[in-house]
Amino acid sequence: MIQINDVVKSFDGFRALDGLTMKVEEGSIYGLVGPNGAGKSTILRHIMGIYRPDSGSILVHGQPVYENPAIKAEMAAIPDELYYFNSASTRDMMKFYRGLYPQFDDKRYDALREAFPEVDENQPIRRLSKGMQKQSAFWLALCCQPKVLVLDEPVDGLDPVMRRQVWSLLMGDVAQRGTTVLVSSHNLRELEDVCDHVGILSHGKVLLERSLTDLQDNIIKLQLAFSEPGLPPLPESLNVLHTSQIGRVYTLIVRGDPTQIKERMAALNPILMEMLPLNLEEIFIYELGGEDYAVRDIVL
Ligand SMILES: Nc1ncnc2c1ncn2[C@@H]1O[C@H](COP(=O)(O)OP(=O)(O)OP(=O)(O)O)[C@@H](O)[C@H]1O
Repeated sequence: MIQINDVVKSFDGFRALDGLTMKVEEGSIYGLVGPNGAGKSTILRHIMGIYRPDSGSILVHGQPVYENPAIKAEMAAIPDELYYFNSASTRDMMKFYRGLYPQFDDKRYDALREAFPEVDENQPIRRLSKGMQKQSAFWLALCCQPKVLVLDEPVDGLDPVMRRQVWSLLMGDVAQRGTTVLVSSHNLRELEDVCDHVGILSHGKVLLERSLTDLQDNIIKLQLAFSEPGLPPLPESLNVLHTSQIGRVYTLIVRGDPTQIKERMAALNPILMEMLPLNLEEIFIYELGGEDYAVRDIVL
């Protein structure tokens, strides 16, 4: 588990992290989403033990991560700027990581060659294309068999086929080994299908942290039409987040238990009542609705 409490980090007087608190449960895939400059890479670098916070704590499996080699040996990362020795090939880096990670799996390295057929393991990594470099990084990280995997914008630069491939390998690890995955992205859509928890980061703070099941079970979109024009008075107990109208048809986003909401709306005798699925993007827009920060930046 990763537990981050009230972390503050300033660079030259600028607060990049401003009291950031979040919790990543063991064996979950946690998506950290936020606009450019929100602080995603900065918090991930703290979690990897590269930065020391000005204040607050960062605990991985209950222990502070900074200058803690035992905890770091259980963690692997794919940072936004990939790390490899100047002229090292994927194979050279494999030997390096094998020395660093006691649980490094040689058999897996051989098996994953098939998953990344385009990567020439003997080529210096710096001569590979950006996408190939990412593939090489995934190949190596998966062989380290970490308990915690930290990924900063991991699929940036990968083509759609390779994105699917990489997510499927990651989800396999989560299912089989209980790996905890923390992944950042500025694109909510990218994470929608893979994460079970999502945190929204803005201006160095986590604004909202939810499990996807909680989110999806607690908010619904209904399309309604009534025999009389207009919308009848709605029960006050309904927590309506948004209403829109096209002709006689109203679309309502309502927070609460879906079954109860439908029962209450049905009591108003609509001539049409249909429940529509909400995607993650919509849920976050309505959850964050009252706030005026760059919600669009977060979800577009
Ligand atoms: N080493 C540093 N020195 C000075 N300022 C920094 C440093 N690292 C980050 N910052 C500042 O902290 C803020 C957060 O940066 P960070 O890279 O964490 O954002 P991000 O959410 O990862 O953004 P992006 O999506 O653009 O990668 C930015 O305003 C950035 O300029």
